[in-house]
Amino acid sequence: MSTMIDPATKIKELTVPCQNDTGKPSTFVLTDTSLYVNRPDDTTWPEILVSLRYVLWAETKDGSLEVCLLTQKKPVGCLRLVHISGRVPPAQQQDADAFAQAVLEAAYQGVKKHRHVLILVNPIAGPGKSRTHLNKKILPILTAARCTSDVTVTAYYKHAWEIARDLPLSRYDAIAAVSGDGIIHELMNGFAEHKNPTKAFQTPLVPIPAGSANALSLNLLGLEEGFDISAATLNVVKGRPMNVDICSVTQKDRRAFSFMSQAIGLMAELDLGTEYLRFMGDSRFIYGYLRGLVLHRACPVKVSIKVAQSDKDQMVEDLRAGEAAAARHLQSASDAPAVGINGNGGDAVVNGDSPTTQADTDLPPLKYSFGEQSGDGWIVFEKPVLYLFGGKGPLVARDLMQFPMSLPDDGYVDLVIQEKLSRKVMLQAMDGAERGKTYWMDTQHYFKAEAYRVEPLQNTSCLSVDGEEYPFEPFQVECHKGLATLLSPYGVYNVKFDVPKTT
Ligand SMILES: Nc1ncnc2c1ncn2[C@@H]1O[C@H](COP(=O)(O)OP(=O)(O)OP(=O)(O)O)[C@@H](O)[C@H]1O
Repeated sequence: MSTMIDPATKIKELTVPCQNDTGKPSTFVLTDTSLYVNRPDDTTWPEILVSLRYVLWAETKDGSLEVCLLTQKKPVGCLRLVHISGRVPPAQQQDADAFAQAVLEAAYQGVKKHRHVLILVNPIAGPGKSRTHLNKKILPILTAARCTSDVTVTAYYKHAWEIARDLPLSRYDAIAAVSGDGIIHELMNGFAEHKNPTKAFQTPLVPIPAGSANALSLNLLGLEEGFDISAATLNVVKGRPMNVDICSVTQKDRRAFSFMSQAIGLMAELDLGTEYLRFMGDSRFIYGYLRGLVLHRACPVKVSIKVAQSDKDQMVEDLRAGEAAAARHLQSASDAPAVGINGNGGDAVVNGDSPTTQADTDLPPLKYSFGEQSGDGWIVFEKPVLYLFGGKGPLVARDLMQFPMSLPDDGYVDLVIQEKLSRKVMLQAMDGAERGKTYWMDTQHYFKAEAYRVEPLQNTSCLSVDGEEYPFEPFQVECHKGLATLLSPYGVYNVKFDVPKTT
């Protein structure tokens, strides 16, 4: 056996002779966490060792053993789909059947097989490669994993919104969006208008990163895999439902939902002001930041905040505790059999368009009606700011970990208020921003908030909600604990904050 495997972890092994008599035999080893394949005669993939998470399928059919998996050619690089198949001699048929069965069960521990997925493809997202990704990577992986899908190419602005609003709830195990974060924003807001909004929000959403920032994908999969179409498709196949908070954003009598961010000042301008540079991918945000540095504008606002926590050291402690709790939860979920809430072997299917109850039809009521906020637990911040940024999920782009303390369902929106800085400090702040280094800056005020209200004092900026433009006028944000559902491989954001405090 290969030195790559610890013999103590071995569960099953299968060695089958090569089809031509001169070749060497192939060896397959299942361990408690991985699959090892050794096929010395294969010139492209002679030796593969992958975690069971990357195994898409294993079966014997018509006298052949077939294994499909994702792996990398180099330690750092995109995942690639590999089909392995070979004939099994009749005398070994039973062993091969048992081996394939054991691999399949281990690979889908606690996860339902054969998911049925709705794929929405935004043809104009980011650099415009969504259709290519669909045909070259996404559909082949779903087919290899024996998943089925319906595909809709979005044809106009808010098409995804309408699809979510009218979605038959029993039809799909998940909705995958081959897009940027804009389509996820539309889906969430469509769910809010569904006749069963609370149930609609239980439909798991999965981003497949074809936009510019792809922040949600980065947060779910991490910096290494967050831009990898294959890794995101694997999340469609095997991710586990993870509840996430979303926020109501109210302006006068309009109520919208935000799953990711609300920004005014520099951070809104660098996003909305560079839409015409979509072809640049996420480099447009760096350009936008540098342009903001040259303009050097403040954004005068009054901010009222219902603060849950503002002590930075305490927030780091709470983050660690939250991550540990999520890891324990994930472990118990993978030990459990894949029985869904219907008891039908579906891990994610919601209960369909069954008769609704009062709780299903109602969105969570707003605790704070639109207007001046003061009193118990509310504080006021009234200084010119460079930007204000509220949100869920640590990374807002590959180069900026704006909310390092964010947890998926702690019930709080993280709110950052950045005081105006000199141009020199603005430039210095870029160093380490992707690791969340700005968190420790004294001029960066960080709150865990139940709610907040912003009143612009001059009409000089813009408001971005999940990267979409909203009217630049007073708005209120209120967080709803665990209302929406995403698929996640880890049960927590896969982004680590490891910047020590500097005194
Ligand atoms: N066929 C279409 N024609 C015009 N607009 C569309 C079409 N399909 C979707 N859209 C709109 O495209 C907008 C941008 O979507 P998306 O977020 O997927 O891409 P992006 O903005 O390039 O990525 P990111 O949000 O990561 O920056 C959405 O507002 C959506 O309504």
